[in-house]
Amino acid sequence: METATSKTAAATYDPKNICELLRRDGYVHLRKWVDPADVRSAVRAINFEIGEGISREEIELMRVNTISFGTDRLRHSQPITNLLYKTRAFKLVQELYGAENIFLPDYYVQIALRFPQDVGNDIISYLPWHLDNVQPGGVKGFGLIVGVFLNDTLQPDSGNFTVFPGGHRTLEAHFRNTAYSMSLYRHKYGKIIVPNIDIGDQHQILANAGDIVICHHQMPHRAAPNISPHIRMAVFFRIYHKHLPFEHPVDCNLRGDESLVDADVPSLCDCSKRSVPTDIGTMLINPDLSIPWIRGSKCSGSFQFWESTRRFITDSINQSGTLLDIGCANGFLLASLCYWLEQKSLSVIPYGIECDPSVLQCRRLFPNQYELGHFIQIDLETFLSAPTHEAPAFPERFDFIYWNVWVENYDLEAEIEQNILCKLYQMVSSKGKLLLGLYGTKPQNDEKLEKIKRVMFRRFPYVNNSHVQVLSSLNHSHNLLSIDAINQNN
Ligand SMILES: O=C(O)CCC(=O)C(=O)O
Ligand SMILES: [Fe+2]
Repeated sequence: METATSKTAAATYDPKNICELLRRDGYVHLRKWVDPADVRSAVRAINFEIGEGISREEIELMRVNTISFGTDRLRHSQPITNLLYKTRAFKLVQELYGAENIFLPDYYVQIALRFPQDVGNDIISYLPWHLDNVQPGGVKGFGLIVGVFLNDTLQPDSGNFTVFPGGHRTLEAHFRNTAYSMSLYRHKYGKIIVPNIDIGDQHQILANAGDIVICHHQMPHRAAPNISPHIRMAVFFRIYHKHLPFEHPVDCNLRGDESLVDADVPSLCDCSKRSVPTDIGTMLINPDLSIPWIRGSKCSGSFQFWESTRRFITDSINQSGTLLDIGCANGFLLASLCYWLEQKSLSVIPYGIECDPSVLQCRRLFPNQYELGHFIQIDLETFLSAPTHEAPAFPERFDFIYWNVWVENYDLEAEIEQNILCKLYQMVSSKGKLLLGLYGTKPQNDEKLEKIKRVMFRRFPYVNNSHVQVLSSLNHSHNLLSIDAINQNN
């Protein structure tokens, strides 16, 4: 039966308001949203299973690693799952995500028991805050935590679920800085490394049994110590989004413009409409959406800068075919090129290699090709030492190979670096092109251009000036050296 309070709450907390609160505070406290009879059933089911036996190790794991209590049977039993499905929380989440987008893996239910400290031990020692689902390589793609509280925790330090209001925004600002965008991680089986920054004051949720708290996943949180007489009982449901496979190191965000915002940096929930998978066209006309991707592509400029320094690459591509990007990062350059080329009625099949884990994000932009093995995390030297072994899904040759020849890394003085250049050239199919991006200062670019030409002319005597073209970006700050493959393989 609904109480007057819950009716008021229902009226106030429509999805739009919830979104606003999630955006502003990072969490929303929904009072008495669970039917008391359902709370009682859940508590009874949990207490029954406690009575069946609980080992010291299990208690220790719950204390230290916050693992779930209970068997799979209990976690997926009706008394527990009713706490989500029978409440308005589930309808709300469906409205926020779009019902068709919800994905609930087996482990989406966590029964979280926080046991009291021993009598006489009133030491208050707070755990560090954390974010959930930080895995090797990044944050896994889930969007919301729905916490259902089964007993009153009306005093602080009763094992209360604890949030840091607005802390999700502080973290967002921090992770948006490219220098820190990869700074949140967990070592394999190890500790979560979180940034050492001030995320504001804690707020211990003072909950009645039957209250629900919905949290943006980027909300820093923890459990408070428990010096109350009771076991703090809660059930947390983690709601995933279908379009963000859970092994993917990005977050899930819902934006008013109907696009999922990506991010190698988690950002905010800004949802008033339902989300859809990332669409490159939408992103390319919306600087807000593209900036995190541009940052993830190792470019610190604006959206306009990105376009004025990258789009000119398409001037050198005059036919449809395969395109390999060396150092493809999150795939945004490839996606931009594909999109711009499509406007010239050319279609490109993208491939990429990248030495850091940002390559995992290519999955967002190219889900099908990613599954087919077109994107590989590997360094250039290892790749070239055995391409067919390292990248079995790659063709032997590509119509276009694009390589941003970093000024700092490749000065092409050493034989080994010259060999890399030559091997790449030999991987270009006849009538194709090797495209070398030069993104240094003008003198640096000019010097590099000459060096590349010297190496190429010496190693491939049939290559001469007529096969080499130099293009400049719109703002003249960047160059592209395009070298024709001139049937070298015939
Ligand atoms: O039990 C709580 O209040 C918080 C638990 C938690 O943060 C977790 O298990 O990830
Ligand atoms: Fe947590």
